Amino acid sequence: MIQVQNLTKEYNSRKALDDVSFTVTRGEIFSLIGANGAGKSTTIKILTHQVLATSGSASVNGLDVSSHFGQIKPGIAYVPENLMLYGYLTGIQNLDFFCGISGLNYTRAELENYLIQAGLDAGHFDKKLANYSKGMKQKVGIAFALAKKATVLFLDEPTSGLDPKSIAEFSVLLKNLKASGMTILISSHDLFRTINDTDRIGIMKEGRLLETVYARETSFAQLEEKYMQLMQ
Ligand SMILES: Nc1ncnc2c1ncn2[C@@H]1O[C@H](COP(=O)(O)OP(=O)(O)OP(=O)(O)O)[C@@H](O)[C@H]1O
Repeated sequence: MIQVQNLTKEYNSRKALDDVSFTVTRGEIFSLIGANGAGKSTTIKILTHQVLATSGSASVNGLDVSSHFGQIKPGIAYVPENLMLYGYLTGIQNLDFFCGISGLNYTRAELENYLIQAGLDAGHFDKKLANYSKGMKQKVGIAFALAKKATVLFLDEPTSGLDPKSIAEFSVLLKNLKASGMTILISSHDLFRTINDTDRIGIMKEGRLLETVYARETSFAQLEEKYMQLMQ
């Protein structure tokens, strides 16, 4: 589903990514963790064709990102940390707008259904985005991923700045997305949520992927200890 092979990204001859390789299998949730500047967002930006790699390859759904992004794009969704939505439009209008520019026309009932699946309370559908919390905006982004019928979802720091209730709701949402068969790549600083919500975890430092662990084989304490050791 997602394959990254010897990926390197240089900015002014400084390596933001250094020979990173990993695979995320179909239906798997894979999280990248690591200190600020480790290269997590750069990896996601290369996979979503916002940034070009210096060398190496990245593919999604079996297609090379640099040469076939047009074919990849309809099947993927990217939800950044701060989702750019229109504050003067309501939640449902934003979803309708973004579906429209992707060539998707849904009835109000269908749009509502996607928002409900993403966990947004019906009472907020017709409120302006300017009044939404970060977690509510994220739900609109995920509703768009569902409306696109995306098979691969990229989430950049989805739990940062969310309150505990929103984080708990996000965990339930992730489980539902996984149950629907979605493949998900997450960038995160939240070790606790990462160990509980994801299948596999890649620990990055200074552009390199140092280690990959299966969440089911690791406790939170073991992950934290390993993380601390690797970050020294
Ligand atoms: N447009 C850019 N120009 C120059 N350097 C950049 C650019 N974007 C990222 N970098 C550098 O690349 C490195 C990796 O950054 P990246 O944002 O991928 O890290 P990250 O692990 O996502 O960090 P954070 O947890 O802070 O989001 C950092 O040293 C960063 O300063």
